[in-house]
Amino acid sequence: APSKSTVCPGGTRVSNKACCAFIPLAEDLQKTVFGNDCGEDAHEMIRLIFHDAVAISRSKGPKAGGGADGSMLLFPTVEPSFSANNGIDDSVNNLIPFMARHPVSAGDLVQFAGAVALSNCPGAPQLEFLAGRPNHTIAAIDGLIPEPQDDVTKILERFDDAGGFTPFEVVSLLASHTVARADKVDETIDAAPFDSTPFTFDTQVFLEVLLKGKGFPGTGNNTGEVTSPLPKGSGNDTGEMRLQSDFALARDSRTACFWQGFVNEQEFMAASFKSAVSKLAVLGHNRNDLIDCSDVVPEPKPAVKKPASFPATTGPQDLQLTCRTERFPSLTVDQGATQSLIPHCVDGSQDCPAIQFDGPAQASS
Ligand code: HEM
Ligand SMILES: [Ca+2]
Ligand SMILES: [Mn+2]
Repeated sequence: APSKSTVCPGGTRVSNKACCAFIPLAEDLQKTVFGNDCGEDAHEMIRLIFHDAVAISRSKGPKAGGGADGSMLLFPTVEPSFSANNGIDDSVNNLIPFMARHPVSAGDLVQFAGAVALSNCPGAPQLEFLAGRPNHTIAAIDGLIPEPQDDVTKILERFDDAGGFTPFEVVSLLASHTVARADKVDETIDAAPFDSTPFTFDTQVFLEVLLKGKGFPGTGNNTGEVTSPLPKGSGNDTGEMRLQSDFALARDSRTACFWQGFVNEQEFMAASFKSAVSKLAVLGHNRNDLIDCSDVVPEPKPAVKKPASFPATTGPQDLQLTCRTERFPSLTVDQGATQSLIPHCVDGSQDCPAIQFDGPAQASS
């Protein structure tokens, strides 16, 4: 690791003085947007690092988009309006005021905000953070963001075209869906979680996507959605939602063994996610042109250390395994005759209005 020879204004030692600006930025993000929680606004920021970065194409060339360049923030009325980016305006609107308050580029702001957001999720890795993405860029074209109705071939080809991601790296990146909820796939429900622990960066999503589907949390017939094993909800506690793309990646011969291989492998999953994000976060840049500021990424909350387990009402009989070369781990089953509700709020309650704006993305004035 680089030596910490520079002292920032607040007294923190860092390896390069260009990293100092990110210390007050992290504090401001926590105070103004995340509240130190792995809640809704943190989740949406983690989604934004992907949607900003993946909008680049090796086959189409530089006119398609610049990758991890902050174009979402610099052209807030362009990319956020693409249908595959539906809902991204929440995170974009949350970040735009920070461009005027902190001397960092839009591309750095997006990736750093995602790293800070992730650090609030127990069990998450401390992401690498490289600084120095320039603000000189263009808006990306439509059609570069994977969608849940895309088949596995299309998804793998898109990731390969964006940055040469391997099928293993694609599955690694989907660890993000352990801290994720959908607002737009089913317009009748908000914040429908992809696993039973949406505030914890654990391996439950890899287990739960492998279970037999039983029903839909809200309405059926939505594009990109298939039945989930835990559809029961009540009030704001919507049942679990499953994306068709996660279902397919968990069962396809090219990805199923990687998917299954993360079940109950917390440290392996976190490390694999970290290395895949290191690649994602620099799309469109040469790593050697950037400054390593990983020392300003907050240390994540420690893992809960609860082994993966079958949620009540499910069990090994529900597994739909297609990987033939690996043994599935032996896991316990949570007790209970009925499905437990998945809490809507980080504190377990049902009522937690998020600190976020509504409506379309806004240009900064
Ligand atoms: C095959 C690739 C992927 C597809 C098809 C996909 C699709 C989706 C969809 C449809 C949603 C729900 C959006 C909504 O309705 O509000 C979602 C949420 C999310 N995605 Fe993905 N995703 C993919 C990969 C990724 C990657 C690589 C990351 C990050 C590294 C990511 C992070 C998230 C997060 C954190 C959320 C939750 C946002 C929230 O809770 O508001 N996704 N994804
Ligand atoms: Ca989880
Ligand atoms: Mn959301």
